[in-house]
Amino acid sequence: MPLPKAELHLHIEGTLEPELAFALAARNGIALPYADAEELRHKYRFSDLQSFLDLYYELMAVLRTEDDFADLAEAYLTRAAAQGVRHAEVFFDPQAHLARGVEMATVVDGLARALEGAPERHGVSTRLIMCFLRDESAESAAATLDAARPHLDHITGVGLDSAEVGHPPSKFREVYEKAANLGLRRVAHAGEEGPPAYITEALDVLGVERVDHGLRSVEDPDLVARLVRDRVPLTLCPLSNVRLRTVDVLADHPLRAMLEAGLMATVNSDDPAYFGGYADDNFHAVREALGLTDDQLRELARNSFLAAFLDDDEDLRKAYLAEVDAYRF
Ligand code: HPA
Ligand SMILES: [Zn+2]
Repeated sequence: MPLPKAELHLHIEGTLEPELAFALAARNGIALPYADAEELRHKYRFSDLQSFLDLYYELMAVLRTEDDFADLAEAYLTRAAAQGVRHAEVFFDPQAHLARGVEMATVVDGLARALEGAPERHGVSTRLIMCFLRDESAESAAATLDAARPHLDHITGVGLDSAEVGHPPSKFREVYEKAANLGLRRVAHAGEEGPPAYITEALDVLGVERVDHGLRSVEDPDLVARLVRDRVPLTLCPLSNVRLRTVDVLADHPLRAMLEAGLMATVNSDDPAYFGGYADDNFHAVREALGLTDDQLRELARNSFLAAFLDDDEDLRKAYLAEVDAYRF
């Protein structure tokens, strides 16, 4: 049995496995420019974040109907449950769908249908987090938040993703302020490819409660001291970092040093269909490559539940933490 964990950094569109992409393409009468799933899988060699995003956005074309989004989420939940995920906070990218003529209701209702059945069907509790594309305008983000307003009963928070460098968090000050006033929780990708200053901005300007990635925080000792002091959770994604070339090899990943420095690190899968592994695959990979101890793995799992947006169900958080404490490696 895998270690129980929460997954806090997971793009649902990044769980689109090649086989499902082909099945949905066929169902929707869409031609993909690849012979088959095998040929498509061979394209999963990336030089940086942008080279991945190009394929990620291209393949989304197969997602058109409410059923498509429900099937995508259901497939993820099946895999996540098998990997010990007991709670999943799922990102989605509405602007990438709205731009293709797919309505917000189609996306949210499809995802919500699968997520709402997840506790019974998979033993997984969930939250949904709507991300703004930082390489789109601040006005587009504001319009997206407006479009989401009828659906906020399904949405716990907002995030910020896509191409990072050149798109600092401060660009989204106003829309984050509006989101906070609507009672939404706030997270943002920062310090994946972008500089440590983007992490500071995400905290100071956007008021985020967690930093997605936060990898490059290690370059700034004062920032590390602040993140340690304030117990700011970082949602690290080790296999993603290797595939997108932000670290050369897993053995060079700073995760172990980050834990030893007292940072509140968590381990997540980001876009598992593209990066070679789901949540527990990431745990196994870092245990092997970095020689993490059982206590460090347990700490990562505890951190994931402590950092989860479970404030409205502290009994559930406690139950998950008790499962982690009782786990035998
Ligand atoms: O890894 C990522 N980084 C930034 N944006 C993203 N959107 C999907 N995956 C990612
Ligand atoms: Zn991400």
